[in-house]
Amino acid sequence: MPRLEKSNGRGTRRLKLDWQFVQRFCSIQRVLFPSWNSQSVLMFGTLLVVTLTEQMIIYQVGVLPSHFYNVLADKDYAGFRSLVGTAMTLILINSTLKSVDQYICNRMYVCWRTTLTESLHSSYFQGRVYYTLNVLREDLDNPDQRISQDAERLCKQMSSMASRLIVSPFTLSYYTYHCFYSTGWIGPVAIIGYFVIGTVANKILMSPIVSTLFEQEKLEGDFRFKHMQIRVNAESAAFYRAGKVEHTRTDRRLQALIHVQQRLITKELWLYIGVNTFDYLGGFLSYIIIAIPIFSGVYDGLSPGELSAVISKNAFVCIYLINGFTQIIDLSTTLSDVAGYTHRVGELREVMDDILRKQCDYDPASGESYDFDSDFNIHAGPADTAFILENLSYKSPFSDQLLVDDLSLKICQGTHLLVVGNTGTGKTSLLRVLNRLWEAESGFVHMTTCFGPRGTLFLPQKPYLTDGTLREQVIYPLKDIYPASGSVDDDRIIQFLELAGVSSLLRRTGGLDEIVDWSWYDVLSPGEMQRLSFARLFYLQPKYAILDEATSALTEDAEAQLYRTCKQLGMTLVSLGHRSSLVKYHDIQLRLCGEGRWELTKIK
Ligand SMILES: Nc1ncnc2c1ncn2[C@@H]1O[C@H](COP(=O)(O)OP(=O)(O)OP(=O)(O)O)[C@@H](O)[C@H]1O
Repeated sequence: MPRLEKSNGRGTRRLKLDWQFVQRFCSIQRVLFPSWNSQSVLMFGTLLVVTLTEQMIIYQVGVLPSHFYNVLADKDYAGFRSLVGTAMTLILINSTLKSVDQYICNRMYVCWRTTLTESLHSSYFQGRVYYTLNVLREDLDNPDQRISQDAERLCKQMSSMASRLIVSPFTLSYYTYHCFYSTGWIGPVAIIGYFVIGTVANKILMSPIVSTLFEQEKLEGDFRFKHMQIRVNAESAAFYRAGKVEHTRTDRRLQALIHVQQRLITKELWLYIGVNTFDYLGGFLSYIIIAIPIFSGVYDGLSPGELSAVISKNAFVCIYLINGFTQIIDLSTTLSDVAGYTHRVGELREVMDDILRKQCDYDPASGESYDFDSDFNIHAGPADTAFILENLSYKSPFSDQLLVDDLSLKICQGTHLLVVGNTGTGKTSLLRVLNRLWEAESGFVHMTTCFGPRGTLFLPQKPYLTDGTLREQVIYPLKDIYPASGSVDDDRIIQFLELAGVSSLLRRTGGLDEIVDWSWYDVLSPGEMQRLSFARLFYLQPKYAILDEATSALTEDAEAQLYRTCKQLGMTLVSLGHRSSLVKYHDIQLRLCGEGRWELTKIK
């Protein structure tokens, strides 16, 4: 079964629209806009041009009523006809530009999502970050949800804000100038003052929303995780007839999520009240501003027709300027979402960077990292040795009790080692330390071969089956897929499937490269999974094979045949297991006795 890691119920910190948000936001922007000639920058530039042109057309459309007042007051029929023609053309251009603006925003969203998710993936799959993050780090909930959902929502919300934000400095300056020209200093000062009050009020209302949204996304992740757990373990749960208990537990997670969602909605109510009040007050404010020059006698010399045209034009300028500011205030709800998602994605990036820094699993100079078939961090040593353990002590994470104390051992070619011991004495943990998944408490592990066909291959206790064709199962974790047919590799794969006793899979899948629409975990028995893992081992033919209870679901006869084949293929074996039948395939035995004690004996 694929390992389903625990979802942690950690408390939510107070996350706000603060300096930390600004830092995280800027660091994400550096990912989205990596260089001046990147796709995002080009799209952003195009969006700016489109929205500016749109604004120019909107201005022309906005002053049309004032022209209409003029021609209607003068009963100018020819002027009226030409004005109708101009209006139709402007409206057509405007709607086309609006659609193009939306189109670019959508394209930008897809581009940002790709860039951000790929950047998160490259950290997540760097070295063993995905393991540490999911198994050993307690301080970060649901990394899967942050990568697949939160990053997507962040990009969606940012793209929905983009076109309004990008153009606002231009429209606001332009209409402020016009407003000043029409109404004197009183207009712009009143509108800017009104905007400052609106922003401060909304900032106060937004802060509690950010931390609640963060919490809601965490609970969304927990809820989805529960469903995933049932999906992956449906058969085991069904054997227990565990429908009722799973129902209660899943409902409990839903209730926790709904509770926070309701809190979020209540907090948003206050923000909506604030936003709507400022919207309506804005509409009202424009008439006050227009009234000032009228009542102070600035337009006393104008005829009623001219005065209507002036009022119409001034009203448009003031309303548009106020509208520009209220649109920014309207973005408060989107901005609070952006802040919540920024904190979730930003925190994930920081934790991954921290893991990478501490583990030093990557050499930026050579590009080498902790990976399959990589020579990264391999110590020089005798050619016939895979591991040298010197005074090694280790314990499990979150525990003070040593599992093994002061162990010195060499794993050499041709000397097959069996590791035995009671449950929980640290057999698999020894492999975790050898594989560098866990740090040693003290002492050293020198690895003198790499992971992969040229060195060591681990078969974990729970067989790992990837998604994909039968060929991809066998060659895993090699990346390259050989040509679909006529490959010389086919015969080798078929031969190894036969040797592992799973040639029947060829018939079931219909061929090595047939795409299967089932989950391998659902259709293979545990024994078949173990046999398929051996087919993989035979195919990769490493010098050293480390087998963690790799034959526990098989008969002793099958075990004998698989061990014989491994030895015929020249592999040195390190086995972990409880079965006494394993002893005869090994030369030395390491017994872990618990509380740090161990014994190393020769097998006669
Ligand atoms: N990710 C983890 N976090 C904390 N403790 C862990 C973790 N993985 C294992 N442990 C603990 O470390 C101890 C040793 O585990 P290990 O898997 O090495 O046992 P084992 O000897 O292989 O047992 P078995 O024979 O059942 O496979 C156990 O007490 C286990 O609960």
